[in-house]
Amino acid sequence: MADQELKIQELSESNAADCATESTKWEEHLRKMLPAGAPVPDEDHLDYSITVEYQGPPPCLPSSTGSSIPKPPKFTSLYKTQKSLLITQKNRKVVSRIQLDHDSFDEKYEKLFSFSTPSNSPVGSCDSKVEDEKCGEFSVVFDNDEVDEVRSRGKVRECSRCGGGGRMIWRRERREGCIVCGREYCRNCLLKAMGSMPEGRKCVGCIGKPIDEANRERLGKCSRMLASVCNHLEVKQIMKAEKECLANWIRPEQVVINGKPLREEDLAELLGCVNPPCNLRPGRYWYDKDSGLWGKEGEKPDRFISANLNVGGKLLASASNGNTKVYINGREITKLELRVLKLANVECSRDTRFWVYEDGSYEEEGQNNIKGNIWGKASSRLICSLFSLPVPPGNAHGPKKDPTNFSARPVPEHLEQGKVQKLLLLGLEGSGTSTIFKQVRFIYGNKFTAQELQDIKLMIQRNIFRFLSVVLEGREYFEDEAFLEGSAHGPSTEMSSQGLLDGQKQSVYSIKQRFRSFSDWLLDVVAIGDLDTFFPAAAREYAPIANELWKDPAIQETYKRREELHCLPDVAKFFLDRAIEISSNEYEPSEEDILYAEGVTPNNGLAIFEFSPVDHIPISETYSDSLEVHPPSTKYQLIRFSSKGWSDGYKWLEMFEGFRAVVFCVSLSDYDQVQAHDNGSLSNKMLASRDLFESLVRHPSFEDTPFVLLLNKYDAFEEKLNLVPLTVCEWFADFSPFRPHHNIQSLANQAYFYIAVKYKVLYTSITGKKLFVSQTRARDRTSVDEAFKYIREVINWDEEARNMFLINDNDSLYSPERSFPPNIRQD
Ligand SMILES: Nc1nc2c(ncn2[C@@H]2O[C@H](COP(=O)(O)OP(=O)(O)OP(=O)(O)O)[C@@H](O)[C@H]2O)c(=O)[nH]1
Ligand SMILES: [Ca+2]
Repeated sequence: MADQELKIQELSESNAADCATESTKWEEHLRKMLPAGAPVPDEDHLDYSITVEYQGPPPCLPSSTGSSIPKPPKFTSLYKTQKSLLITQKNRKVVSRIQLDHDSFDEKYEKLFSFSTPSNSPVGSCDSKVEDEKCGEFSVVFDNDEVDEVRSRGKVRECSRCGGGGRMIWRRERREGCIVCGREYCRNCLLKAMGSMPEGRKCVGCIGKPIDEANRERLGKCSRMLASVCNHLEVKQIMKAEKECLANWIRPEQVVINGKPLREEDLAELLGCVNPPCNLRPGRYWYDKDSGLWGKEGEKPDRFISANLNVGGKLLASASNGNTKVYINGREITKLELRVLKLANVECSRDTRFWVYEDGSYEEEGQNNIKGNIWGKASSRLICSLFSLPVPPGNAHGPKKDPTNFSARPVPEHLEQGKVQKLLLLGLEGSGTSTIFKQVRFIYGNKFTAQELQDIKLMIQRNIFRFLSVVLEGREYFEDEAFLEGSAHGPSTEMSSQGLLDGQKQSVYSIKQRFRSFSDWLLDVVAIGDLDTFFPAAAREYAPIANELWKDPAIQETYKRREELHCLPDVAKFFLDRAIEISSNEYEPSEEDILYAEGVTPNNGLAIFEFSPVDHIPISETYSDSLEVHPPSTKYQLIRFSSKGWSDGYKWLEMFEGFRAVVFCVSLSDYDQVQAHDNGSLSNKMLASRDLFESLVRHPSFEDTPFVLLLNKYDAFEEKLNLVPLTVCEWFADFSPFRPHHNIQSLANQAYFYIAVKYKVLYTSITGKKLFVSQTRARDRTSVDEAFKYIREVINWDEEARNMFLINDNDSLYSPERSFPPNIRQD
């Protein structure tokens, strides 16, 4: 893995103007360098690395600190980790680090170096010094208003007790900080400075004092440093104390509800209720007592909490900053809520004022007539959860807890665990997302409802006609071909001498007149894109003729040449062979039929399935002994969009929030497939998949969402590689397998890894992060089961990494000691 190298001439240090132009040059160089050579992920400990060979300090650095800085040694490398930019020497010793606030790192980094070419990128300047060889850190300052913020972070972190500073930043000891005053201690001093930590990580002198709010996220989250000085039980106890002790609790006046700060007893009522706002942070909130809806001031509803709590002021119409002229309990609702109400078929014209009760029943104000229950329908619950709107918890009338019972205060864990992890399943048409979706339903023990079975049955019956139409079209073509041949070679054996009808010739591909008109009609219907309007509605009516037609020798003759019928999916055989059985009224699709049926229900584009892995009884013996370690109630929601929805761009993506992972599905066997576009042009499907993948990765909605790539149809891929070299796809032109003819399995394996790496490099070049890859054979249950275990592992890991990230050194994320899920999963 060769790093990208770039020579940049020595840069002048003279004045600010010079500096600015030089830095633009430097930016340009970087920019040029990036797209061409995707930065290579450094597996050891870094997410991302760029090597820039140049002499002198980074161009933006010297000017603001004046010319007094000694000229630093030759810098050779820049490493981007999640939150700092490391400048290293040839020997990889870290010489300098640009320390940044991790939350905004990417944005700032991009601003600084213009990776994504923002129009007016502010150029960084430097506010601290670059010392000698073992130099410390310096901050990069962007705009004046950010100066203070950045300055306050990114200081050299020395131990507040022994004063030991990190000289070799790369190797430097981690520090643990006090959650009150922020003083940091090294490993040797930590216990001396903090004692037994009865209130968590506080210096002895800070015990009893309220925490610095900036540290609230850290509460109860252990760092590696702490874990290395205390044993497991101690850590547990300290973390529990830190989370639960009174001194660390939020103070009542820090919480403002409907404009009114809370009093001690209000806070007790709020936190002691059956369904409190979990993870309550200081801030301003609105609360609708009647329905229990709760949100941040000026924002859409965030959750339901217990209703009828006597806390805070009066709910204002403007509480959530809505502008829809539709009101719920006096609050003007937001656009998103209005959309959900409409989707749930609640009539709401302008100036409608609803009264919504705790149980979800609603009426129009002043009418005294309950119109229904907003949350009653499963569909509206689903819609809400898709739009990240809250739905009321199942039992709103549980026993009321004693409000003074403070032990109930720490965030109810069941709520935390009950959080739904949303997985978005996407892929190019034909990649297998439907099959995977259905397989997941089977794996996680989901029964299809009678309605769904009915829908699937109809879908299969409709598909019969679609497949039939493909065969009929082929038949016409073969028939014409036979006639042409016939006229060229004179009467042939294929021509039947007695079958002449109205002077027409016949071939083995010719069908009866009666079938002919049906065939013409069906092909017309398909041609104008009306199949869905006629079928399945007309399926029963046309089933008899379809049956007969299928048995017809001409059709059977055509079907023998199915390899030439490109639009005929391989499942067509599976269904067409049983056309008679399937077209019957009594037909009930088997599990296999459901799996093989193209499409899912509902077929309007969006399908959602919720599952909790613990319900899942392992299907193969191999896993029965390794019991799942996930918290029992982790819920997942698999959301699949039909590729047909792509045509209107990705507008709809913006409506969704909070996906935990994007699962992108690619059909490995697409490498030699072409697809036709509306304008008649053809393109390779693998390339089309890649382009779709790329546009999703670049989509702002998924900026922080990990991607898992499922390389599907491994079975078909293995077979195909025997016949068609991978290199027919231009993206894979440089694939050169090692001893390719020795063993077909190893060839497929090599090709799989090769493709996985192609995608990984692409992904990393865009995001600087790692792509997780797994292979599947969607028709095979075990393979999908494995893949979803892997996906859950990736999510758990990502979650863990985020937690670590919040509290600790950036290094910890990339430390080689961490156990990553393997990057490319294999069976
Ligand atoms: N051989 C093989 N075929 C597969 C595999 N996965 C899916 N298929 C088939 O590929 C075809 C397309 O799969 P679908 O599940 O319909 O995928 P999709 O096109 O993404 O989903 P829709 O947009 O709903 O059609 C179907 O005929 C599947 O049975 C696989 O792993 N191996
Ligand atoms: Ca399909």
